Amino acid sequence: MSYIELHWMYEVFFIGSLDGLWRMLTVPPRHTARCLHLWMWKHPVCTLHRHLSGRRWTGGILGGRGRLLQTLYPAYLSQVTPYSSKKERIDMSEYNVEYIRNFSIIAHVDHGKSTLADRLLEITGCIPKAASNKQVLDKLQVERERGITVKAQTASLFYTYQGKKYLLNLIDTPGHVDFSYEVSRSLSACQGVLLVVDANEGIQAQTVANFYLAFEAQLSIIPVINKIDLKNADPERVEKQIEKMFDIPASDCIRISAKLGTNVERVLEEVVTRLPPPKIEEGSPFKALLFDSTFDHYRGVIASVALFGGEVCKGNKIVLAHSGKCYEVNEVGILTPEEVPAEKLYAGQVGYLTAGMKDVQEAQIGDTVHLLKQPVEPLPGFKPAKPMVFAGMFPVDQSEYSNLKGALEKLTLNDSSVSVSRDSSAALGAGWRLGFLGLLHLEVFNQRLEQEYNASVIMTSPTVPYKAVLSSPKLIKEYGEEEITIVNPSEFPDKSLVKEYLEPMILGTIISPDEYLSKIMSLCQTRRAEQKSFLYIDEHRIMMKYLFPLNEVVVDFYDNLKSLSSGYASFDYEDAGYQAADLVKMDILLNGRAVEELVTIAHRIKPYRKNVLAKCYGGDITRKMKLLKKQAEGKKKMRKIGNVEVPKDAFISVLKRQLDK
Ligand SMILES: Nc1nc2c(ncn2[C@@H]2O[C@H](COP(=O)(O)OP(=O)(O)OP(=O)(O)O)[C@@H](O)[C@H]2O)c(=O)[nH]1
Repeated sequence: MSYIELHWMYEVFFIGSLDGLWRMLTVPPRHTARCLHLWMWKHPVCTLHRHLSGRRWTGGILGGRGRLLQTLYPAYLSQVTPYSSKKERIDMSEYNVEYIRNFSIIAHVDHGKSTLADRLLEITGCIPKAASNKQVLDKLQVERERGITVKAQTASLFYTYQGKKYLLNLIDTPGHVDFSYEVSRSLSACQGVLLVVDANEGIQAQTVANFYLAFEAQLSIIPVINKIDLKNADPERVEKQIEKMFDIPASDCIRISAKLGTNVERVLEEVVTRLPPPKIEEGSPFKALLFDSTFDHYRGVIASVALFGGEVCKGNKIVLAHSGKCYEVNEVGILTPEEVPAEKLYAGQVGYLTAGMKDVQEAQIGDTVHLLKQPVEPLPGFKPAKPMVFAGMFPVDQSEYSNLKGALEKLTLNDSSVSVSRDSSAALGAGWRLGFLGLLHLEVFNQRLEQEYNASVIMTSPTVPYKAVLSSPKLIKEYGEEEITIVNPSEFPDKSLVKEYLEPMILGTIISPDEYLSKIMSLCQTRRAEQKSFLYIDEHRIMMKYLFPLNEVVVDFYDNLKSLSSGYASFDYEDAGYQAADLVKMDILLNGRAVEELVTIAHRIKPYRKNVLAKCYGGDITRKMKLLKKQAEGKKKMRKIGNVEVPKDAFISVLKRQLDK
């Protein structure tokens, strides 16, 4: 595929639902949308940006065919106007480094990051006031449905303070533990953070985790206490918690209501006055950190970059330090959050560049970009994304293999944290083994495949990456190393070949009101957890740290913790290496036949107590399958294994353990 630069752009106003439009453009054509769809593919829309009103999209269309499109499909397009025959480029030279602030908003899930980001965009005029109730930075459909941020987005805000024009680059971050990789990625491009804490809920597990990510990155931290409009808001209590836990004086906290806009203007003032400008290398040639990337079908990778030195513009030959590959820059610009092309980007600024990179794997997150023949000392890299949960993925029908392959390729183009390798099984045919950051990440990925690519898949049981230390020199020679990682339970080596098995561990942080203490402790005990610390963060709230086997928390620990604490306990975890464990391979029989796809690794001492699987062992599992079948709404496609029909979600549902209460 070649990557083209468009000289003719059209603004296209689509009428109707955005999802409808998205379907028209991405899934096989249906009834009335068919012609438009085919037209679009033949005369491709180069870029599509959702506008803030929610009903308007901008599409760049090849050549002068926009009006033809309007004549043909008036029902879909209200207006087609030439965008610009020569793209206007913004001049960024007036934003000297001392007037730039690069910052991020970090918080526990639902504490109001995206709402605050929207208010900041409104105040600075990036979006019309109350343009939409929906959050602007949460662009993916799955994000809107689940109310969580999955992919970090960047927005440049222009703000005048005491007569001086400032450029504030805001990087939105996801709050869920699975996506902490995205958080640390975003933070590397920043000098400061707004640490948002809900005035009612107070400090939660991810507030602590995010605080330490920012603290370790030596960023300036401004605590923002949000939702002060709530009836039960208790900002004083939260300020005391912040003082005790993070050693930040209560007087440094800003109390706001992001929803109502109360005191949000002050947040901008504090960003300007309390956060430092970016540190740049004076006199250095172009040197930038590549901190995020998305993929555009026609232009290739759109790389988000933070410039630590020099400048970059169209036509420059650049090199990615990690891969050593060379590219020619096609376009540079800033995100507002729409793309705005710029003449040049300068040291200290944050923006995007396109250079015909063909996939996100080429544009490694954390890589340093420099000019050809002007090498620089590479910036310290990022922690690479480490898959924590693996699962097999197979098409419901083998005839859908190549469609699914295409969909997977497109989706992983935008999500470099998913690892993909080919897999096959006797019952399910050819498929893939995918590695995810966590179970939510897996579910979100699955949902995106269905929603955005209309793909129907079977996921096998999620598993964590175990290790085995091999005993025989012959095997070690065969594998090329003594310690092997097992991401597919059916490849679990027999005990006779192994010196010892190792399982991945995590250090979990739980914050909860103390009334749930005993229930939480007994839940942790059933998960083979070892308590490491215990602390009262105020009169009624406790923070506990436990060492867990990852396998014990990865599937449903969080759900159980939430339900036994009526939603008040929060949880976050970090990698804690590997530990020796007595592991066995457990087969599941479906009508007397072992199903390779349901093989799991279990701890020998207490295999799956209180576990729906234990009860369903052998013939019983068909009962569970029938139950699931009944629950499945509509006519979901079934997969025949032996003589049993299995709903496509059954593999994942069957592994969702429930507490026997
Ligand atoms: N009452 C009140 N509600 C708020 C305020 N700010 C945010 N909310 C609500 O809190 C919920 C979560 O807000 P979000 O902005 O989506 O939270 P978030 O931190 O971005 O969540 P993630 O994207 O999942 O990390 C939404 O229902 C908001 O409307 C506030 O100041 N007051």
